Amino acid sequence: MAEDCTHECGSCGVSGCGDRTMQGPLTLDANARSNIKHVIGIVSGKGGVGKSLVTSLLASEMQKRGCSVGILDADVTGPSIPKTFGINAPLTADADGVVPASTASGIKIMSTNLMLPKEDVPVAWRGPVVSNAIKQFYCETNWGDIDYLFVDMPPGTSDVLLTVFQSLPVDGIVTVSAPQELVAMIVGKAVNLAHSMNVELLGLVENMAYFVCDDCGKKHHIFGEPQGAAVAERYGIPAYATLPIDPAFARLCDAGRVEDYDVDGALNAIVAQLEKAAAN
Ligand SMILES: Nc1ncnc2c1ncn2[C@@H]1O[C@H](COP(=O)(O)OP(=O)(O)OP(=O)(O)O)[C@@H](O)[C@H]1O
Repeated sequence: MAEDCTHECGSCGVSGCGDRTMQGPLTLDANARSNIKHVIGIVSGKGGVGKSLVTSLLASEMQKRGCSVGILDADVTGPSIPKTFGINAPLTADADGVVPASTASGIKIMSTNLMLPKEDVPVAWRGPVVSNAIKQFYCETNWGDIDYLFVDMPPGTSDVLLTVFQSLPVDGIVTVSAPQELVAMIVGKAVNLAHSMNVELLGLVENMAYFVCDDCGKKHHIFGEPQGAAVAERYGIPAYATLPIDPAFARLCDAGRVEDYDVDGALNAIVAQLEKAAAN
């Protein structure tokens, strides 16, 4: 321990200190067979705003553009990714590691739900167990060659989110919001957390921004005027996209066919940032 120790272990450079209480950032290595080029976190400050939907849509969009894509479902206690892609076969493993599930279009998926005897078995695990599960999903899965690994984060700014930022080599994050001021304020918390962890902000998706009436074709702002553009500007987020309230989302997610949804260019601004991050 240094003589002038302030007990700020997170920022202290003294190595081998026996009194260290907090581990500094220590990025984990992926499975020896994995070649993961970019890790992208999808975060929301609040639950139920459509984070998993946006993860699924972005993954599908990049896959359709010819990239090889994986999804690590880090929402360990509330996993929904396998269901939206219609996957329920249990995981297998071989000498090279855990074999991720594969969707109809070839997106590789790793999720707690693929390890449960039945999908309605609750996952009531404490934080450290959840954190370790996420680390194992990353390290022990044989992901193969992956251009983009999307990490569907748990909602909020919990210790699990910190674990992901500290242990996985996250290149950037996309935040998801719904159009209420409260949610926008909570986006700020997620964004500031990312800043403090030196993770790049790639974009903001404002989900459920409007509803297009089948009869009159007019856009209605059911949850109030969209605020994402202003929020993106306030927090220096370089890309902003909106998604409508569309019953087709729920229908396709329930049928396990989220890949069939055509976002019709709605996520282009975010995709451009992903491609830019890959080019750097
Ligand atoms: N734009 C939308 N239009 C219609 N339904 C939507 C839309 N976005 C999300 N949903 C539906 O709302 C539900 C919650 O979405 P989702 O699971 O993506 O949210 P989440 O933010 O990941 O939730 P959690 O915080 O619990 O992980 C799902 O049934 C989804 O199909």
